[in-house]
Amino acid sequence: MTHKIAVIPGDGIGIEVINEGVKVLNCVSQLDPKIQFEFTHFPWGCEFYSKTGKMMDDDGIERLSKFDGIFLGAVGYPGVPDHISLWGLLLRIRKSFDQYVNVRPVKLLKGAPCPLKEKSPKDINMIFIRENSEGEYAGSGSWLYRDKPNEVVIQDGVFSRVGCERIIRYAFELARTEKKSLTSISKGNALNYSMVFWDQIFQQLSQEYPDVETHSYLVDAAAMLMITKPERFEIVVTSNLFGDILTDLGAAIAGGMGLAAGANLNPEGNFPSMFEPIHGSAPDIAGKQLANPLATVWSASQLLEFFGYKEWAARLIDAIEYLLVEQKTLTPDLGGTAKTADVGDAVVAYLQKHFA
Ligand SMILES: NC(=O)C1=CN([C@@H]2O[C@H](COP(=O)(O)OP(=O)(O)OC[C@H]3O[C@@H](n4cnc5c(N)ncnc54)[C@H](O)[C@@H]3O)[C@@H](O)[C@H]2O)C=CC1
Ligand SMILES: CC(=O)C(=O)O
Ligand SMILES: [K+]
Ligand SMILES: [Mn+2]
Repeated sequence: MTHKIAVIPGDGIGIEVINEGVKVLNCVSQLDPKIQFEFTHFPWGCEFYSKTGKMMDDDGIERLSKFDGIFLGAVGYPGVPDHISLWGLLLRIRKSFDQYVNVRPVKLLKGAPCPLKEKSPKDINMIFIRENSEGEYAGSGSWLYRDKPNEVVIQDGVFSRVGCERIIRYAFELARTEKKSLTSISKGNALNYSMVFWDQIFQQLSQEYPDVETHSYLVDAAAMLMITKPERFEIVVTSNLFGDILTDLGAAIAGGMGLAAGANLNPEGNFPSMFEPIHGSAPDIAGKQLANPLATVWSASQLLEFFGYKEWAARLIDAIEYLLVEQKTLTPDLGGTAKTADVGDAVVAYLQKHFA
């Protein structure tokens, strides 16, 4: 089957890591002729903005809507304000295509560095289900009396019943399928509207899933527990902002930003879903082949899983783990000296050796 994939490398290291992700997906389709990809590249991002004043073409969303999936690197670069670049491309895609589920594995693979002494891969194995369409990133608010002494800004947290129910239900279904516990992370003590509402919906839905063991933590305590007792977390469901912060924390305990992947899903398939590493464009290391492409390879694995190729999805994770254990072809963030492209080549070599 042929899958039409829109490729948006974006900015900075996004360009370098996406090259490797496409390389790996091409290798999969060479090894398995049943899986074919038709890639179309889009040059959108901050450089495009500096030439055109736009982060993407005016008809960009309409053009993307014709694809089966989107593979994205990273967005943002010094010179363009971050809120312009993020809202003009990444958040615009997430919202236009109602990609309301953000699946972010926090899983320590064998051989990956972990700053928590005494913790091992069996202790750090979670899947974050982050709400990805509303909450604090809904884009609702106002800016009053600009530049006056009485200036006021308001950034709303938007929590709809439909929005909370669908993400929490998605997490319950996953926990049931995987036979794992489900933890909700919120802040009902201080956020006396939004998070009380969230907790209430979590409680209500839990009645429909008596087979799923549930826990509920306040976000501040959860941040601490992720460090001291990460083994408490299996499937986790949380809001947009909390999920953004906690998954960078998760990356830090599971091998670093170079290994953290995320899928932005529209589960109903009404619109294309988008796969990306969770890191940004890393201007501090961009253009030097220093970036670790393994997070992007992991998101390629999520793409394969989403299209139903579970076996290949697992093989890509095996390849990542093999490189981590072997410790020969790794980028500097993981203590190695390999270039970005060397790591992509090593993943391809592993797949060719084992699955040709
Ligand atoms: N989804 C996206 O496209 C995101 C975009 N951004 C944007 O990216 C730009 C930079 O943001 P930062 O806060 O610096 O976050 P960042 O994730 O780009 O970088 C944070 C740190 O992690 C390192 N790092 C990140 N990815 C790496 C990789 N694959 N290999 C090795 N090291 C890696 C960087 O060198 C840097 O020291 C900003 O413009 C920001 O708005 C930030 C987060 C997400
Ligand atoms: C925008 C951002 O940092 C994220 O979605 O992870
Ligand atoms: K990204
Ligand atoms: Mn983030």
